[in-house]
Amino acid sequence: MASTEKTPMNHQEPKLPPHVLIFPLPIQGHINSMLRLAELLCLSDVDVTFITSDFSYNRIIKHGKVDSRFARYPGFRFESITDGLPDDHPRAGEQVMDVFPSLKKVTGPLFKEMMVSKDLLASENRRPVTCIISDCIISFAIDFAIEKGISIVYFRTISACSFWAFFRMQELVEADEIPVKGKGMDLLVKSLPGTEGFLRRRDLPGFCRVDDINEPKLQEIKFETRQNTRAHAAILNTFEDLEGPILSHIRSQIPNLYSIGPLHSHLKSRLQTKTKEFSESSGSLWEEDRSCLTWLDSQPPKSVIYVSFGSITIITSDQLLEFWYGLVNSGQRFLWVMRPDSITGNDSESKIPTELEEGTKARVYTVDWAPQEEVLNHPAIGGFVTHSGWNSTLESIVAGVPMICWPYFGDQLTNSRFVSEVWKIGLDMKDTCDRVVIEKMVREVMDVKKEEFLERADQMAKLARKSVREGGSSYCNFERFVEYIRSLIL
Ligand SMILES: O=c1ccn([C@@H]2O[C@H](COP(=O)(O)OP(=O)(O)O[C@H]3O[C@H](CO)[C@@H](O)[C@H](O)[C@H]3O)[C@@H](O)[C@H]2O)c(=O)[nH]1
Ligand SMILES: C[C@H]1CC[C@@H]2C(C(=O)O)=CO[C@@H](O)[C@@H]21
Repeated sequence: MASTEKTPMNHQEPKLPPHVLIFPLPIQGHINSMLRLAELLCLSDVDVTFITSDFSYNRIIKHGKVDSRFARYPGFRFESITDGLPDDHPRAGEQVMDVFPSLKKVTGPLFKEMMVSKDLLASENRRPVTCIISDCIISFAIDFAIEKGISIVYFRTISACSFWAFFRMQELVEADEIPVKGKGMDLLVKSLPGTEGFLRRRDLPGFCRVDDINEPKLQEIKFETRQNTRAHAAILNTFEDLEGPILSHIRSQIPNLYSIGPLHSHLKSRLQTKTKEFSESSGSLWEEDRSCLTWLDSQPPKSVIYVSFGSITIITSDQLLEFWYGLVNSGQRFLWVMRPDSITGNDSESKIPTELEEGTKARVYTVDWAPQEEVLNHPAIGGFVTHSGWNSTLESIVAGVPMICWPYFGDQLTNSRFVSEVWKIGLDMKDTCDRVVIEKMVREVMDVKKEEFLERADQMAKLARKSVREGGSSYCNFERFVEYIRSLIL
């Protein structure tokens, strides 16, 4: 168990700021949005302790430059704790789900022990923790907070639409719409208010695709989502103009809900206002290869498709080739993030044939990991082939970049349907991986319907940026949230 906190414990001072403990699921997509929330709170003069796994901590310090990013906030501290998995565990693909039992079994008890032995993380200039903001499946933090009389806020880092589907799983089971089975995949879902007429069973979160409702992962995620009702408040990384109708449905069950996103844009906006600067720092678990920005500099405006499937997706060598052929045959330029651990299959099969690679060198660039926000905002980018992870979706929305969605698991299956059918800022190719379909969709987004996609994406981007500016919905909701945090120490 490592800690950046070295000061001895002491008694609380009445004038000390509130102290919030933030506990994300220790994987990239969750760490990114929670770090952004942490920085927003620091900007509002709230003390923050950010707890993550030893594994993630070591990597974000090494690659994500987070120590320099947070050095300017004296009220910020990191704590790290084991996630219970060996260092060489992949924490990707199907195996990412191993984090669930391991956190519960190993991390939960250690967390409680640490909190008690460190006097709720109090120190000379720091109160004991006054509020815990915890992620999905960290319900041991909810138990602990309730036991100690500490305020507990639940921050689920996914979209409101997918959260709502998770939240209503019991009703979906009772209506016989889960488990989702082969033949009924295209039937419209009837028991998820707000999604009538466009959401099919295949668009429900991936965990619903089981044969048996007693499948442990489905039961686990259903149980953990309902823990939300035990929290004093909830946060979602979304904005009213994007998901207002669904947010209203959620508020009927969870009234104290703050929509404060898109967090990356919110943070940027407040940093620019408050400090007149915005230093880029990612919190990445991988080394960013910035050479792709130089390559983009030499490409024409809106001519490049950015391809990235986030931090967990694993693709087979066959799927890789389908994508490669589809992209090459579309005639477009593309920049592809191929995470080193993201391709399965025998090494020789997963290689792009040399002649295919040679023939396309001028219009293709690949990297292991990219500075994604900067890439999406580069003028050369015209489209994004994405797995529909929620951070990627929001980053694309703010950058005004239309998407081609190839969801891999979980919430992504719902996000991609909203992208294509509700917001109409992209296409959804879920459940297919065929070079002909890929080529067709790329042509549609980059050529045939380019103007209409760009126009809608641009309108949504404007609404997103408006929401985080002074007076915007997310801006005001965050102000209210900080007032709530302050009210806990009055
Ligand atoms: O080369 C890359 C690729 C990604 N990213 C960043 O990594 C994050 C990826 O997050 P996300 O798009 O949400 O995908 P995942 O990493 O897959 O995130 C997990 O967490 C999300 C938030 O809960 C969920 O929506 C996803 O389904 C889940 O897989 C984003 O901030 C990207 O900007 C980079 O910086 N460089
Ligand atoms: C490991 C995955 C299980 C659930 C998490 C999640 C969520 O619903 O909050 C989304 O995708 C993954 O990051 C997590």
